[in-house]
Amino acid sequence: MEYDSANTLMQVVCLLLAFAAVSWAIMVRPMRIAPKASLRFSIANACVLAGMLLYTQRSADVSYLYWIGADVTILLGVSCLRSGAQALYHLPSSLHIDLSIIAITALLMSLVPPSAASGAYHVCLLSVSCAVLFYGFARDHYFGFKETLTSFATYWLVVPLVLISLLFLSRAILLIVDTSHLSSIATLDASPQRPVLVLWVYIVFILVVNILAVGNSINKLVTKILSMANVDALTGVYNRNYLHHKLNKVHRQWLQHQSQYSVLLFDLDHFKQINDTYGHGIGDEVLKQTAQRISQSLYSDDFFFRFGGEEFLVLMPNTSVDQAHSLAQRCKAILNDFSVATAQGAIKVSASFGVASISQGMSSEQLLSHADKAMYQAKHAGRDCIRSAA
Ligand SMILES: Nc1nc2c(ncn2[C@@H]2O[C@H](COP(=O)(O)OP(=O)(O)OP(=O)(O)O)[C@@H](O)[C@H]2O)c(=O)[nH]1
Repeated sequence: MEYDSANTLMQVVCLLLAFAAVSWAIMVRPMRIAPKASLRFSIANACVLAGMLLYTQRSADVSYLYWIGADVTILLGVSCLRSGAQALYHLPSSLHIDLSIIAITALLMSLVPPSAASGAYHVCLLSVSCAVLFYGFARDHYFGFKETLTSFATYWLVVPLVLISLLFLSRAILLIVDTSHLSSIATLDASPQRPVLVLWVYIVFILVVNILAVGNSINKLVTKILSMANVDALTGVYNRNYLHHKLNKVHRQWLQHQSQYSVLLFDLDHFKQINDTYGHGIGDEVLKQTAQRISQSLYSDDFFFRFGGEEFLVLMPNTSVDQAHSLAQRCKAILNDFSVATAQGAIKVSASFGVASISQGMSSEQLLSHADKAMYQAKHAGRDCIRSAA
């Protein structure tokens, strides 16, 4: 009975792994969802599947393939999982470290002829390596999640991976302390004692790891779509769509806490002439480099947007009229010292600046309109100057 249910569970484990490997392959193509990471997750599941199938062939005889071959294949699968997470979150690769861990494990395993008799030694080494690799996998997720999720969500999503790592470590310690546990806890040979509990734990591991990886890929995709919706494709700064979202938020803070905020609107002078003289491509380059230059010099609390064609806006939370005016002077000085390096030589740019600060009874739309009027006053005053809204 025990033997039958263990066999059925083993088939479930293999089916789950095969299903996961195929599903990730579909994510690579035709779906093209995080293709680099998905390919690695697919290979990871396929490797663990191959390792499991080798496991099932174990017997009392010495077999390097069914013991060390199986273990190394599974470890390669886990290192592919890590590599997938690193590709997903653009983290530095740890492949050479992981491969070194696997090579050392294989070397240590090969010191003792692998068979059921020396099973505790081999399973212990496998468990320690899995614990180290899963710890690394958890660490990768911690750094990946930290960028996009709250600390609460980050910790709770990383905890299951740390638990998997601790379970492998506990298994290794248990085997060192008492090798008699081997037959009941650690083996996956084809004997009637193949433990049902271990297979259930493997099923949970496979589900947890794959569900987490699917969640990560979708989260990454959503983050990418959101950032594309909020960022201007040419200059790489926030677009007008995001301005309205951010402006509403800052305005709510003003209403609740009376924390004054300001805006600085500027429009490049005689930009049409640049386009007419050098062509639209160079005009684009001027917009791009100017936006990048200003963006670099802003405080981290400020938000920078492309407001329209050659118009840009800085939203400054917790900023008074005077502080906003000094920022405008700084931006003007930066532009005056700056020239855009293009294929047709250096091009000088200047801009006309309009500053406005929020006051009692004013809506955010009125604030933008005040800044716009101030900017047009600067244009009429001869350009390359700053005007503040009354
Ligand atoms: N290359 C390029 N040009 C753009 C882009 N968006 C708007 N423009 C151009 O920017 C120019 C703006 O011209 P105007 O509104 O007449 O203003 P201006 O020449 O800068 O003159 P003033 O603002 O009065 O100093 C137009 O020629 C637009 O075609 C863009 O994304 N790329």
